[in-house]
Amino acid sequence: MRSDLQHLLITPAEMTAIDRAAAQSGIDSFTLMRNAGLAVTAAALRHFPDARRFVVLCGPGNNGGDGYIAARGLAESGADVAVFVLGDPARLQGDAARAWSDWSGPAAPISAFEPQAGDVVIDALFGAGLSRDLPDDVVHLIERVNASGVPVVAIDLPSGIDGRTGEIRGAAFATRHTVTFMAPKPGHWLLPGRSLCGTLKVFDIGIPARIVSAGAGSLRLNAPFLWAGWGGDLAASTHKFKRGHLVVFSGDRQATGAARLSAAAGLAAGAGLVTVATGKAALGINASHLTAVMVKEIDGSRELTKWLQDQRLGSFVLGPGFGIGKKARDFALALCDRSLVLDADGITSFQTNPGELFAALAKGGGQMVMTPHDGEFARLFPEIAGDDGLSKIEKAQAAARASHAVIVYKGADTVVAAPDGRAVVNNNAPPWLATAGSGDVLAGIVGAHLAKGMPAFEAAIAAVWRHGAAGAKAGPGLTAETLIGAIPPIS
Ligand SMILES: NC(=O)C1=CN([C@@H]2O[C@H](COP(=O)(O)OP(=O)(O)OC[C@H]3O[C@@H](n4cnc5c(N)ncnc54)[C@H](O)[C@@H]3O)[C@@H](O)[C@H]2O)[C@@H](O)CC1
Ligand SMILES: [K+]
Repeated sequence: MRSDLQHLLITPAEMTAIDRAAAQSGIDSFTLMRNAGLAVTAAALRHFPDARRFVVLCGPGNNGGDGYIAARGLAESGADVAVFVLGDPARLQGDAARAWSDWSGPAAPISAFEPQAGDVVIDALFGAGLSRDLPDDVVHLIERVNASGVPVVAIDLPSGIDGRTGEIRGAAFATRHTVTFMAPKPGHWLLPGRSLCGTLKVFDIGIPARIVSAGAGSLRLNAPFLWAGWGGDLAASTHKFKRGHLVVFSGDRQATGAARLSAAAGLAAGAGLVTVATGKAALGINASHLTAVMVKEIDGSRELTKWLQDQRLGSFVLGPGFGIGKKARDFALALCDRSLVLDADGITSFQTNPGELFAALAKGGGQMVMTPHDGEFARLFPEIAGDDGLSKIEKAQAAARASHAVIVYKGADTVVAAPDGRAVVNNNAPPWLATAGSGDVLAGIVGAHLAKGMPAFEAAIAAVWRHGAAGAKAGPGLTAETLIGAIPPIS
């Protein structure tokens, strides 16, 4: 499988269109179904060679069709197979009807299934076609199977997971393995879906890559090839001014540590020069804690405006520990024509009038990356956050469009979206990355990338990825300081 296909995220609607395009190009759709079903047969036999019985649960659409093919393949390999069906298989249509008619063994209704020790369940109830909440009988079946602890292999998606959003529609199988086809779907990588997929295997069932690529939208799984070509200067030793000058704004005397974490992360991530800009009251504290990072006294907007005449100041991080209020708003508005990472208090400061920030960004024409977690996102984008019909990806995309900024919507399944619609889901962050100061470190890495001249979207996705990789390298028990020490070279 080509790695760029592995990193496409294809929504169920796009996948349906791709299936149609494949059929229109002359590819036999039943062959695709057979390839899908037999891929599942192979995966089940490989993972569970000692299964006493494979139990295939077949639904009313093509996912069920894949299940009948898998059942037949398993039976032909000599395994014990039991098939249970949802709905009346006589009502199946098209390829699924043909797969059913090729299944020559018995089939019982799903209500008759009682999980037994030694069973391995093949979940072929629903895949990409799940379009509403599951009915009660299916919810109860899923709960019975999950409670029994018998292993489940899902075809395409664990039934109950919405492939577009990753949300659970009533209940969902917690699976050991999920076998999907051609490319992953958002629901495989967005939470809670991701936590229920087990190991995910993407199987090529024979749709030509050109058809898949042509039908894919602008969603990707985050990976270094997405910013290839932008990282080079940071990896090589080069002149410090070429690697850019990053400025991080410090908070008041009681809250200076967050800015220093951002600054140290920016330096470690490759910024050539880093300055902590601080009010007079915190100047001494910052100066006494910093060595490689420089210190500059900036008390108010007037000093800032004057200092900003220096165009060598490449990028700015505003928010970590900064304090919520007018000063943060004034500073952010003054920076809307520059490259700015707005984080934490910098975001919250615009809670009562986000439109003021968005208008300034539209007018300023600078590059803005905002890094909200759930709470901050809801403060700045209450209507988007409250729209339950949207996936996390769609929320980030809507917020990016509304604000004219690149949005890093943080979480265990961080999504980065650009105003032009591009979006990635990140999947390399270990759970222990959620620790005090971790967000300050991320903001500093984004700042370093902007300082070097990377475009905002690439700067953000590369930062999220390096941050996740640093977390994995630092290991459980990491602190923000050890995280900074583990930031890998940019690839
Ligand atoms: N992507 C591809 O190239 C291929 C896809 N195949 C399979 O086809 C699947 C998609 O098939 P379908 O589009 O038929 O979709 P599904 O088989 O996932 O489900 C569709 C059926 O379920 C019903 N349904 C949806 N939500 C329901 C709910 N909550 N309660 C009760 N019934 C509900 C629909 O009315 C429809 O009858 C994929 O997941 C995959 O397994 C394979 O056959 C091979 C080719
Ligand atoms: K399924």
